[in-house]
Amino acid sequence: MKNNFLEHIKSPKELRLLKQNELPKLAKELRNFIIDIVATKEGHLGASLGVVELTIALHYIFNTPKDQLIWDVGHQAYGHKILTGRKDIFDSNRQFGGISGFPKRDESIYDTFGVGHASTSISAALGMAIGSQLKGEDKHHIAVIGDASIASGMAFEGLNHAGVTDVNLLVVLNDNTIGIDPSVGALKQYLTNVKKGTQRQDNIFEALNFNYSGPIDGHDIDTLILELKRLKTVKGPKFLHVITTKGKGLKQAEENQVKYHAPGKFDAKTGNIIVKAETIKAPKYQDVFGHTIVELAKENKNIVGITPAMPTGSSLKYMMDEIPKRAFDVGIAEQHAVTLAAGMATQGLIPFCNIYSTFLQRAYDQIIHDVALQKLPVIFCLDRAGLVGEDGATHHGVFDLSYLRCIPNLIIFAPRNEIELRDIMYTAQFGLAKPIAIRYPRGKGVTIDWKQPFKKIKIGKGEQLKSGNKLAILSIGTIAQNVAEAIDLCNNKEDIAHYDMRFVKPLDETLLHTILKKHDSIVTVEDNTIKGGFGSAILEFVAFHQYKNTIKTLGIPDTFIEHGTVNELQQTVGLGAIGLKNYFEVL
Ligand SMILES: Cc1ncc(C[n+]2csc(CCOP(=O)(O)OP(=O)(O)O)c2C)c(N)n1
Ligand SMILES: CC(=O)[C@@H](O)[C@H](O)COP(=O)(O)O
Ligand SMILES: [Mg+2]
Repeated sequence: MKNNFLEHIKSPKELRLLKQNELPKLAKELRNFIIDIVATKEGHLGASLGVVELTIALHYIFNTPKDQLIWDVGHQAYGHKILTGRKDIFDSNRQFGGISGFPKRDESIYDTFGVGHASTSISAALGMAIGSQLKGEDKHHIAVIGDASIASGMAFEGLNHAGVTDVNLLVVLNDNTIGIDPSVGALKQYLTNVKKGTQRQDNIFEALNFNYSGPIDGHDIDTLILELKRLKTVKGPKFLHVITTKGKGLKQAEENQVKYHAPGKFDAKTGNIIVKAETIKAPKYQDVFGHTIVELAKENKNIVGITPAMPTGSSLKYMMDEIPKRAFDVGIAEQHAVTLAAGMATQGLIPFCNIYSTFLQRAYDQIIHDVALQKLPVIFCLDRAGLVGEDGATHHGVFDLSYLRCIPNLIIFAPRNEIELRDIMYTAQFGLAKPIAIRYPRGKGVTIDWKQPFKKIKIGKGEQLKSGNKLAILSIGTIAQNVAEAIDLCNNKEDIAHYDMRFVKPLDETLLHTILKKHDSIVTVEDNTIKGGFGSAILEFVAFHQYKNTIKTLGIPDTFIEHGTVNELQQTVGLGAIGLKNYFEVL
């Protein structure tokens, strides 16, 4: 199909020149454009397909960028990017050096707020609206938030505040009844009742002083335009409830919404997912976690599993399917997930609280105040630690070692491979009398034969992986693989020793004394920021004991790392095997 309308749209100005009856055709073109690019370049699909009409209607009615549009999470903003001047570069979406998969202030004046983590839109839009009011500016501020994201504490906090203001704020709830996985909780049931109109109940949003309208069909452009025009004239906080279908317009994406949230490559014509020929036979760390927790929980009745809205991503889904009573998806509620785990631990349960490293940042006080201070033996499984790839700066899990290391009572472990992940899970469920954080990366490891009989891991014990008399490389976690490859490439490989320290806390002090006495030069390697993480822990130890060795710390530099494949990003920061080899050889 020729993109008769889309090809002329360089910004919303051209969009606003179209007649209203031309917009459904534009929607078709936009939807096909998104499908064509995501089919080959990958990325988030279902969410953007679901808001095509809403995106067009918002830019058509509101005077963006003067009026400010804030997308929650931002994974649904592909249509917005395409209509706001990025059509010609949209094929670089999420690629190394290309545009970001999320709205980003540096990228466009239409991206009013940088996003990636959920549930920030209402607070940000409210902040902007208050700013406009204080400056005497007359503009509109529109937050678009999904049904899963609005159930998060932060969104409630924003609504609660907005409801006692008289600012020009419109919250659009894009309700498609699903997050990545099906939405959960009482609010979801409430929204379902509102839609069905079967049950009389007070309107929550009206009770919070919002002028509520809807639910309306979010795929009917005329209805959307009529209602948005009306809302433009209403003062104060307003709430529009819009019903959409995630994946709209691509049959498979509508029918299998979980899979097509971010399906990878697919055939744009048929919608069928293109199954990659497996080059690596090893399992994903996520599946090792998922299968192992089921195996352990079958034997140990006190084990419970918790995920804040990532059952498929984390593979806790396996436990939710097999042992549903003891596996909990609590929605996008990281803070609640952590304190829920703490409460469970007080009752003798053994909570495995699985949270992506980047999303655990949300629950920092809960880790300190509710868990560590009370020495509650919560087992944190920090998924997506290290560089995550195409999601980029908002999602890399490169701060956890630094933000966790300063917390007393917390054990911090990073498995080198799948077997170690299994074994530490096995070890932790016996009860460590303290919380433990276990960090592991996104995707596949290296061990094909990972399902070995369980072995207990000694807390605080590192391991020598290779001997050598001159240089000692100390690594933590799965980056050991790159280190091993790098050493193997070195001309002077016989001189280089390699230690996997395994625990960032407690450090293996005995082993460290041995290493420091034996080797003049030490290099630490981690896929965490070099500020405050593993390398810093070693430097503190060396300074405290007044060793005079030369210590170099390698890790993620003190800057936000953008998007690209993990390999590309590792190479850029010098953590690829070749970069490490070049570094080791000259020492
Ligand atoms: C704090 C945080 N937790 C979890 C996620 C992962 N995540 C991204 S999108 C999403 C689901 C969002 O669902 P919804 O708000 O309904 O939007 P939809 O995808 O349906 O458009 C989740 C859980 C995140 N981005 N941020
Ligand atoms: C937008 C968002 O936060 C999620 O969709 C995230 O992209 C999931 O990441 P994984 O693909 O690593 O599960
Ligand atoms: Mg949703």
